[in-house]
Amino acid sequence: MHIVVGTKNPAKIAAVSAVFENATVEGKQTDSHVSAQPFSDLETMQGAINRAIQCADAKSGIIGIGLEGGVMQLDDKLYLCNWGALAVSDAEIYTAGGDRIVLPDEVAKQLKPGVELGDVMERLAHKNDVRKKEGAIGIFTNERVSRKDMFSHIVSLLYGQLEFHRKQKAQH
Ligand SMILES: O=P(O)(O)OP(=O)(O)OP(=O)(O)OC[C@H]1O[C@@H](n2cnc3c(O)ncnc32)[C@H](O)[C@@H]1O
Ligand SMILES: [Mg+2]
Repeated sequence: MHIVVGTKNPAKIAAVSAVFENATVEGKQTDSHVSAQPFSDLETMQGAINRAIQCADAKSGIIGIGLEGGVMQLDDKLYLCNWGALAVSDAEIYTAGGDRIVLPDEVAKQLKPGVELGDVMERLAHKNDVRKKEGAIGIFTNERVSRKDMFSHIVSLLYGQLEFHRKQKAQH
């Protein structure tokens, strides 16, 4: 199996390698075609789909995966949200949503168009490259759940759906 992940972010690539253990996994720069900091479930999911399709498009037989982080409003709070998409072609796409946790008000109020959560997190945690390591989710969960763990779960949800679909097809 040949998997292409639409990113150069090592946390996302490691999340895919952890699930597709015996596959070739490579990271490729893609354009999410949504804002750098998506602000809804829909926009975050669309970013993941756009990345996955660009990866699958490259060559037939390739499985494309897109993983996208964003934030979404629920009631009067802002939550982290995460989405993934797996594309076999632009006609066969699986999607899955991941963990959500509430963002502290002091972080939420700094997020406006043009400001990325990753940058706010670096200032707050006095650390570099938070987005490539534990992520915001790692910091706010005392590192019980890292960004890689969280995206791995999404990748399992995606792969499982593909397997289910292939089994169904083989039976008919
Ligand atoms: O190179 P790419 O693949 O774009 O990697 P990225 O780290 O920018 O990842 P996203 O575009 O998917 O993330 C959107 C924003 O959310 C930030 N972010 C950081 N940690 C996050 C987390 O745990 N969950 C969701 N978003 C997070 C991230 O830094 C970006 O500002
Ligand atoms: Mg990004």
